[in-house]
Amino acid sequence: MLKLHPSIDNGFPPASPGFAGGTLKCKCASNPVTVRIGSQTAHNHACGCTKCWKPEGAIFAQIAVVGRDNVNVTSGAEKLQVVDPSATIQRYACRDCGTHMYGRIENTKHPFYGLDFVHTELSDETGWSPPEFAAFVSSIIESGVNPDSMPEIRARLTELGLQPYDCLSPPLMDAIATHIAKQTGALPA
Ligand SMILES: N[C@@H](CCC(=O)N[C@@H](CS)C(=O)NCC(=O)O)C(=O)O
Ligand SMILES: [Zn+2]
Ligand SMILES: [Zn+2]
Repeated sequence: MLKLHPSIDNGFPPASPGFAGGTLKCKCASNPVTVRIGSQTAHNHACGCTKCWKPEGAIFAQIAVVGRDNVNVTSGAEKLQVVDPSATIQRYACRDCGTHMYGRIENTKHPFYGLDFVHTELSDETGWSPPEFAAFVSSIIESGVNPDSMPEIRARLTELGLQPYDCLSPPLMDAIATHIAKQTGALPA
């Protein structure tokens, strides 16, 4: 059976009503980094890009957003380092196990400023918002996936209810374009 991501391959439960967050933990057996997320997440999705952290053996990441005020490092902060300081999303990874604990946008003009990116499978709690679509699907080739496998992979994503896109989903792409048009003056602010 084709393996995409351990939290996706067997299907996924719906979000629990009233779910209000949980604690993400890195893969270190001792002194793990922990990050408390103080609310439900939104826009959870599979991401095939090379920059998003993937669990061992996965060809996709699973990633959601949450307001930055609801993200607090609760232990191991000294082990966190930014993977690529030049990237739009500053991904904070554990220097010992490599797990990305959260990604943050510091550019206040960015359409997604105020939202952090998190991998909710790093939490033991259940009830998180499930993935809704698959983004940057063609990008998995950049990680070494055989291009000939793409029809099968897109078919499997569709079967799981995750519409495959090669960028973000149309509503998110529209939100980005609207934000930019308001900044440039092409649309009224
Ligand atoms: N094809 C590229 C796509 C990278 C990309 O644009 N990733 C998206 C989805 S996470 C993004 O918003 N990146 C911003 C960033 O990494 O800072 C790759 O796979 O590396
Ligand atoms: Zn770690
Ligand atoms: Zn990504």
